[in-house]
Amino acid sequence: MNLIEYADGEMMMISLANILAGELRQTLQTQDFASFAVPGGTTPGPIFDNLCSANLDWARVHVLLTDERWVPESSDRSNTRLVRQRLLTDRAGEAQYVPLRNDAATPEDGLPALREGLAAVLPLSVVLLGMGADMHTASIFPGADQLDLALQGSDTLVAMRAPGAPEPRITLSAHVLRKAMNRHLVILGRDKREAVERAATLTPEEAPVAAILPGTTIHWAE
Ligand SMILES: O=C(O)[C@H](O)[C@@H](O)[C@H](O)[C@H](O)COP(=O)(O)O
Repeated sequence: MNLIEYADGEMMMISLANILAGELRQTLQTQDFASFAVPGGTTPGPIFDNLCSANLDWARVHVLLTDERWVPESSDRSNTRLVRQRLLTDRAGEAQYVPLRNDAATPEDGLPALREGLAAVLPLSVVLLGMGADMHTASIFPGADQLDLALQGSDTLVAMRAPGAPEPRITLSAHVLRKAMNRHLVILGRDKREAVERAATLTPEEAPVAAILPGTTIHWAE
């Protein structure tokens, strides 16, 4: 396992923001555009706060989520809301946002149009992922209705309903995540460290994060 251990959470958030900005800059040296996928949830906010002022050509960066909860942007469960408030501000306000949610009533209905927008920015240049203590990553949850499709299918986006997720979700598939040029997983706390170590010994069906661990740099602080 490729794991970087940091002295504390604050150091990790600053260092990781620098690493991500460096990878985006490097991508922009050889490509017209870079695509950058980020998680929602409670962990990444401070990374976004550090990253949004990074000196890079944000106008050539496509920002998207690794997964979205099917709730309106006015909900405090909305990952889009988090990204708009904490990442797409300051210099990063120039970036182009690729939504994983639209006005369709369900993620299943919304999928076809969203897949088209996503196709234009693949393969992903840089991906940052989060992980839950139940070893889900993005919204690829253990026990989810479309787990096989998300882990083994060639679809890029999958609609998901899972016992561990309070609302329907939409998620990038393992297929898309594995094709990313640079991939990072950020986790905070003892529980998640133990969970990721355990995941490395399990199958992706038991521990979905296991599907993307090879080639991923894990960033951890207590
Ligand atoms: O929308 C989401 O919930 C996420 O993208 C999800 O995969 C998240 O990264 C993990 O659940 C960790 O969440 P926390 O950072 O809140 O622990």
